[in-house]
Amino acid sequence: MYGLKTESSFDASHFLTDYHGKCENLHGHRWRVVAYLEVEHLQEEGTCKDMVVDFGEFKAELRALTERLDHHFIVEEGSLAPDTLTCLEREGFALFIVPFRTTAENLAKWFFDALAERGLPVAQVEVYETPNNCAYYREQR
Ligand SMILES: Nc1nc2c(c(=O)[nH]1)N=C([C@H](O)[C@H](O)COP(=O)(O)OP(=O)(O)OP(=O)(O)O)CN2
Ligand SMILES: [Zn+2]
Repeated sequence: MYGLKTESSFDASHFLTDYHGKCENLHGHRWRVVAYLEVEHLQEEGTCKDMVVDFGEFKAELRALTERLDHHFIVEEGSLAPDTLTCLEREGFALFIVPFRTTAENLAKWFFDALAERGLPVAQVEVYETPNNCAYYREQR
């Protein structure tokens, strides 16, 4: 098995719905996303011969995803009244609406699926909310 690893970070705000504690309030993180690719065999020809994929492509794809979230308010769909969303947008706040509770676990899966959709052989994605706390998502092969 061969593998690559890269990482990218973004600053964003969120809150957890139905959470009974401080995380039910709006707060921010510098989220750190670490992604792993794995293949059985390296590419056999072309400019990517003997590579999993080009590091440049891998880091650019992950960076493009973290850029989509950077300095956004990540909002679980349905967790705020439509009027609230309208007001926030009118004030110029950048919202990123997702169809899931904004846990690190769900964000790890969101990054995993997005990298897989781009054709990368993603094996695992880790999302750190704090330097010590990380959730990860991987799929059985
Ligand atoms: N399994 C998960 N648990 C929690 C998640 C999560 O995504 N997955 N998220 C949160 C909150 O988002 C919260 O921001 C993190 O809370 P906490 O661990 O308390 O982080 P702090 O940096 O505030 O830690 P302190 O030690 O209190 O400074 C909660 N749980
Ligand atoms: Zn949080």
